[in-house]
Amino acid sequence: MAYEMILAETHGPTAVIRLNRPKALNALCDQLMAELGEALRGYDADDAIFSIILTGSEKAFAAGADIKEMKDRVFPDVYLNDFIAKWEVVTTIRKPVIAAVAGFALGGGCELAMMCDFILAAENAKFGQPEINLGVIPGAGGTQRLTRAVGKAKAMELVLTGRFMDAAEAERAGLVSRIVPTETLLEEALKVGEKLASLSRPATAMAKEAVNRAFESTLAEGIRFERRLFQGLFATADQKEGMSAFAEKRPAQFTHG
Ligand SMILES: CC(C)=CC(=O)SCCNC(=O)CCNC(=O)[C@H](O)C(C)(C)COP(=O)(O)OP(=O)(O)OC[C@H]1O[C@@H](n2cnc3c(N)ncnc32)[C@H](O)[C@@H]1OP(=O)(O)O
Repeated sequence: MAYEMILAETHGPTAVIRLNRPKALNALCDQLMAELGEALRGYDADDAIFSIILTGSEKAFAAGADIKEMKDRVFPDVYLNDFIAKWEVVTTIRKPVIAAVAGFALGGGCELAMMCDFILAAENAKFGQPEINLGVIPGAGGTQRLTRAVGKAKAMELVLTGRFMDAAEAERAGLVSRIVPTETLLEEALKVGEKLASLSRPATAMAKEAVNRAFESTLAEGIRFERRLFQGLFATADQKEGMSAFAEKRPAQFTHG
């Protein structure tokens, strides 16, 4: 499939989707988001792929929704067409999706990164929700996901003032899983992809589902859900293989069944 605004390629078991509108700092226009959704769904359905890396350029992961494209839109249009709702496709992907963020991740760019399963940040990454400067508020989950990630005080300050935070602050606040040198960002993300490809697919999918459930349930419900998935894994060949391999002091060979 040929795309105009993203580059999609595979590195062994890992798919890499690169946002590719460099002149507009990867501003997220409708076409780019449609292409991204199609690529994500395609890789999710591809048995050869274990995980997906979403990245941008060294200057920008994405500087937000395309302001020039949306500036003249009117309420009946954005409301009736449920503007932005389609972006949630990212959260429907069952394989791990890693955001590898260098440069600006602002507004919808920050929100897109937060829809991924975790964020690896380059040293030069900058995160922010500057929509307030445009006379609007975040509309792709920023007020909700940022608040859950970094807590009310910091989320409120960033959303109300539009201040950017650098990678170090984002790591301290819990928004990113870790910081890596800017020039090795993709290499580090691909190492994570290799690790994920060596693991049991059912266990990986259930681990993702269980962690995500923590954001949508009470503690008691979440723990019950986790326990049921954990128990269910004893029906898989991979559980037998993983535990036997440990006991026999050899690497596990998972068959994903
Ligand atoms: C999802 C929802 C609901 C909302 C949103 O996401 S609203 C958008 C939130 N994002 C922003 O407000 C950030 C806007 N961009 C900037 O503030 C700056 O571009 C910057 C701080 C990220 C970088 O500044 P710098 O001086 O280095 O670069 P620029 O000359 O400003 O930009 C280069 C080039 O890219 C175009 N650009 C940048 N961001 C966007 C955007 N979000 N939408 C459309 N176009 C964007 C910018 O206009 C310029 O293009 P031209 O040279 O052709 O004007």
